[in-house]
Order: sequence, then structure tokens, then C-alpha cells
Amino acid sequence: MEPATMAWTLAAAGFALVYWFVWVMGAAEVQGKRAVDLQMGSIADDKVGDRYSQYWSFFRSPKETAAAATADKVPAFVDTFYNLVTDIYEWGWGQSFHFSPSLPGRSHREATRVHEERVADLLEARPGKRLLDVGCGVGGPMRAIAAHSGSDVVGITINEYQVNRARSHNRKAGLDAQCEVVCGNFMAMPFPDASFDGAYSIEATCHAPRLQDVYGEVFRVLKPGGLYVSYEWVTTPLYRADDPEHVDAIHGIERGDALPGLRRQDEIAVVAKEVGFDVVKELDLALPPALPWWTRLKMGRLSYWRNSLVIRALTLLRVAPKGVSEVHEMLYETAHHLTRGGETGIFTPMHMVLLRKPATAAE
Ligand SMILES: C=C(CC[C@@H](C)[C@H]1CC[C@H]2C3=CC[C@H]4[C@H](C)[C@@H](O)CC[C@]4(C)[C@H]3CC[C@]12C)C(C)C
Ligand SMILES: C[S@@+](CC[C@H](N)C(=O)[O-])C[C@H]1O[C@@H](n2cnc3c(N)ncnc32)[C@H](O)[C@@H]1O
Repeated sequence: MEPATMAWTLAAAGFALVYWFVWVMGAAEVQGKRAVDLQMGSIADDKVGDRYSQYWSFFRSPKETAAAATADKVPAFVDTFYNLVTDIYEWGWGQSFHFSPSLPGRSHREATRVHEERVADLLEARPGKRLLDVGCGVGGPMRAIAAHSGSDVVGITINEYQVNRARSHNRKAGLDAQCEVVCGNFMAMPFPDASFDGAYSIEATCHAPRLQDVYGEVFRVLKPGGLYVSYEWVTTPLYRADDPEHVDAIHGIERGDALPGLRRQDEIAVVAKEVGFDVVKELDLALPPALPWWTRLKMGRLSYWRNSLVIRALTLLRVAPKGVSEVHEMLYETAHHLTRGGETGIFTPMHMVLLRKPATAAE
């Protein structure tokens, strides 16, 4: 080959590679984030590093964080956490911020959808019903549930940036007539009593320092007879508090996911009954015959490395704010702790509870 042709070919290949790395790679869903759009929520570019340090010093020791003196600060730090991670989650995972059991021969995207549609089916959702999505993220589950069941869904999230992302996705999906998003605290919701036919929370209530506060609010806004489904992050009966390996994995999960302290599986139904719910069904959806939920995390090693390179390059080029690399590094470590939690069976992100608000006060 002529030297000039060789040079042009190499240049074209280099351009194609950079284009693929920056624009295409990592866009987990067709209309998801691109690497060049990593803005870190509503944090000013020069403040990302500071906010990350503040987040880290707050959640470094989760059990202390849960203490009464600091519990009221948790929602503000959870909000900061989602400003830091929302773009990276969307870019590297998609619009649904949760896990699901793997399904043989089906893609992650399909498995995610099946896990979400199960919620709609458990709630007996149908057109004309009004559902509440407690901790809705950027609305992946909300859109799947609205499309599958025909019901209307109102989502609430503490993070303003997610509200804007979710509204924009709803519009693009043509679901904005059915799906609405509100910014607020799920422990003090801006909704009247008995205003929803059903409610669900997917991997969100683990951010509440006291589960009573969020379950109590869901109970209040549900109509009598209304159903509530929650997928809870909990430690399983296999967890041993005297095993340093177990403790290390659980602390790693808490630190890297803005959790004020993981609850035990057997605490969930107790709290649900305490606030007035009847427990209809309770099941860890991660138990066999379900296939592991953590394989998606494990399989991603090569892409994490690739993502890390892209983020470093974009930071150097000043396209992405400083501090993004640290956040990405933290998520990489968190993925490792979550995988350990799954492999050892001491942790599940999908302990499902189906609850009913009694139809009458006497019930
Ligand atoms: C329910 C919660 C979030 C659960 C998951 C959606 C996220 C938990 C850990 C996240 C990730 C870890 C590694 C990242 C990787 C390094 C990066 O290159 C691409 C994104 C990740 C895969 C990221 C994606 C989302 C998670 C799997 C919590 C917060 C209660
Ligand atoms: C891991 S994400 C899950 C999002 C969504 N359920 C999904 O599966 O895509 C947790 C969500 O809970 C929300 N959240 C956490 N604490 C909250 C609070 N106190 N009030 C309202 N939303 C909260 C976060 O903002 C985020 O949207």
C-alpha cells in the first residue's frame, strides 16, 4: 500500500474508533446517554469533586449515618449521590436503575422488562387505575408499566435532575399523557390521602433511614383495598455479622450506593404490619430456580475498563467535569461488592413484598 493511502486509512480507522468510543459505546438504550453527555446532574462542573468528597465522608460509615442525629440529612446526600451517578448509570446500564434475574436466551433489556411487568401484574394494573412509583429514577420502570398495563403512573424522586430526564424520556416515548413525575421526598409525599389505586417501589426504599417513614406514607396515600409491591435490598439469613468478609461486602454495598444501613430480610414484613398493611405475599425473587442477577455486573469487566478510559479521556479534554473518574472508580468497586454479595447469597436486591391496605378500618 502507498504510504499516503496507508496514512489516510489509519486516520480514517482512528476517527472511526474515537467516534465509536465517544458517541456510540455505552449507550445502553437507543435513546440513552452518550459518553459526551456526562454532566453529573445539576452540579456545577467545578464542584463535582467537592460534592463527591462530601458524599464520601457522609456515607463512609453507614451505620453511624443511620443514627438519629444524621438521619434527617440522608435525603440531601442521596440527592447529591444521584446528581453524581445518574448520567453514568444511564450511560452504562440504561433507563431502569435496578437488577433483575437473568433469563436464559433473553437479553438484559428483556429480563429488566419482565421484572418490571411482574409489578404491574401483581398490582392488577389496568387502564383507568392510578399508580404511584415510589423512587422512580429516570422512569424506565414507569414507562414499561404504563405501556404494559395501560394505567396512569405518577413517579416521585428526590432528585430534580432525574425529574427532567424522566419527563424528557416520557415525551420521547409518547407516554407523557400517562406518566407524570414529581420532585419530592417519599417520606413526606405531596399527595392527598387515599389518592392512588396502587403503588410500587423498585430498589428505592433502601435509601430511607427508617422504613416506617416511607411505608407509612405509601399506606396514607393508597385507597383502602389498594395494593403495594416493593422490591427491597436486604441481607439474607446467610449473612453473619461475625464474619469479616460478609461485613466488608455489606459495608461496601452501603458506601457505594448511598444506603444508611441495609435491613434484614425479616424486618420488612414486621414494618409493613406495623404501619397497617396486610402482607399478601413475600418472596426473594433471587432464589433458585431464578438465575443470578449479578452475572450482568460480572460480565461487564471489559466494558468498565473501556468506560474508565473514555471518562479519563473526556476529563482530560475537559468535555466531562473533573471528579467523574473518581465517581466511576467508586462504582467499579461497588460492582465488586455487589457481586460478592450475590455470589455468597448474603444479599438480595429483590426481596419482593406484596402488601394490601385493608379495605375498611376495622379490617
Ligand atoms: C438500586 C440501586 C442501583 C443499582 C444498580 C442500577 C447500580 C449499582 C451499581 C451500578 C454500576 C456499577 C458499575 C458501573 C460501571 C463501573 C460503569 O462503567 C457503567 C455503569 C455501572 C455498571 C453502574 C450501573 C448501575 C449499577 C449497576 C442503588 C443505588 C440503591
Ligand atoms: C436505585 S434508584 C431506582 C429508581 C427506579 N425505581 C428504577 O428502578 O429505575 C432509587 C431511586 O429512589 C429515589 N429516592 C431515594 N431517596 C428518596 C427520597 N427520600 N425521596 C424520594 N425519592 C428518593 C432516588 O432519587 C432514585 O430515583
